[in-house]
Amino acid sequence: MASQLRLRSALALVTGAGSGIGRAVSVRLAREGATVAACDLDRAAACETVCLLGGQGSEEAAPGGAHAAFQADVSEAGAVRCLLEQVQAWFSRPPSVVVSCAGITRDEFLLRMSEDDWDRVIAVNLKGIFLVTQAAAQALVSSGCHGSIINISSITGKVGNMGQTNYAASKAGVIGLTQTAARELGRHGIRCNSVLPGFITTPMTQKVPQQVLDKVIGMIPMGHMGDPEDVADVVAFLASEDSGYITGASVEVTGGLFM
Ligand SMILES: CCCCCCCCCCCCC[C@@H](O)CC(=O)SCCNC(=O)CCNC(=O)[C@H](O)C(C)(C)COP(=O)(O)OP(=O)(O)OC[C@H]1O[C@@H](n2cnc3c(N)ncnc32)[C@H](O)[C@@H]1OP(=O)(O)O
Ligand SMILES: NC(=O)c1ccc[n+]([C@@H]2O[C@H](COP(=O)([O-])OP(=O)(O)OC[C@H]3O[C@@H](n4cnc5c(N)ncnc54)[C@H](O)[C@@H]3O)[C@@H](O)[C@H]2O)c1
Repeated sequence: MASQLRLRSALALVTGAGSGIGRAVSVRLAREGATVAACDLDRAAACETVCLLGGQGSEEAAPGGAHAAFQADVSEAGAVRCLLEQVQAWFSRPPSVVVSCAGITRDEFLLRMSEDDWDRVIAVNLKGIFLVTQAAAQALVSSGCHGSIINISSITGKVGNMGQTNYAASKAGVIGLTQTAARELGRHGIRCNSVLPGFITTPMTQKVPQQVLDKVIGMIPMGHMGDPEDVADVVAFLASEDSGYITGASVEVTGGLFM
C-alpha cells in the first residue's frame, strides 16, 4: 500500500514497540508522518525501534525530538501513569494515536495451567490495555483533543485456541473493553477499535510447535502466515481520518482463518 503523510500531525504512542507487530506499527506510522513514542518493557528494544524510524530521538535526546523511546511495564498502574506523564512532558501534548501491542503468552492446557500463568497473561494483555486506554483517554479528554485508540486483540479472542485459556480470555476481554470504551468516548471525539490478527510471523509465534503451525497454516484460505506489516497496514488506516466514522469495530487480519 502506498504510504501517505496522512498522520503528519499525529503523536502516536505504541506499546510493545520493541518487537514484531509493535515495531512494524511504529515504522509504518512514522512513514506516514507521525511522531512516535515507542514504549516497551525492554528499553533497549524500544530504542532500536526508534533508530529504525530515522528519528534522532531516544530518552537521551533533547526533549521534543523527532521520535522517542520509553520504558514501562504496562501491567503496572504507576508505570503507565508515569509513561503518559513522560510522553506529554516530552512532546507537550497527549498522544492522539494510541496503539497497544504489548502482549505475552504463557501457553498450557487448561488441566495443567498454573494460576501464575493465568494471572500474568491477564495482567499484561488485558489489565495492561485497560491501564493504557484509561490513561490515554484521561489525557485526551482533559486536553479536549480527539484521538484514535487501537487495541491489538487476536482471532483467538473470537474462536479460542487449544493451550490458551488465559490468552484467549485476555484477548476476548480486549474486544469487550474496546467496544465499551468506544461507546463511552465517542462523544469526546475518541475512536476505539480492535485489531484481531491471526498467525503472524513474529517472535511470539516462533515458540509454537511446528506441528501446530502446520495444522493451522493448512486451514488458512490464503495458505500462509501473515507478516507484521499486514497488521500495521490496518493500524495505520484506523489511526487516520480515513477511518473517521469507524469505532467499536473488530478488524480481523487472518488470511481468512475463521472468517
Ligand atoms: C486442528 C487445528 C485447529 C487450529 C485452531 C487455531 C485457532 C486459533 C489460531 C490462533 C492464531 C492467533 C495466535 C496469536 O494470538 C499469537 C499466539 O498466541 S502464538 C501462540 C499460539 N499458541 C498455541 O497455538 C498453542 C500451541 N500449543 C503448545 O504450545 C503446546 O501444545 C502446549 C499447549 C504448551 C502443550 O504442550 P505439550 O507438549 O504438553 O503437548 P503437545 O504440544 O505435544 O500437544 C499435544 C497435542 O495437542 C495438539 N495441539 C496443541 N496445541 C494445539 C493448537 N493450538 N491447535 C491444535 N492442536 C494443538 C498437538 O498438535 C498435539 O496433537 P497430537 O496429540 O495429535 O500430537
Ligand atoms: N504474532 C501473532 O501471531 C499475533 C497474533 C494475534 C495477536 N497478536 C498480539 O499482537 C501483539 C504483539 O505481538 P507480537 O507477535 O509482536 O509479539 P512480540 O513478542 O514480538 O512483541 C511483544 C512486545 O511486547 C513487549 N512486552 C511484553 N510484556 C510487556 C509489558 N508488560 N509491558 C510493556 N511491553 C511488554 C515485549 O517486550 C515485546 O517487545 C500482542 O498483543 C499479541 O498478543 C500477535
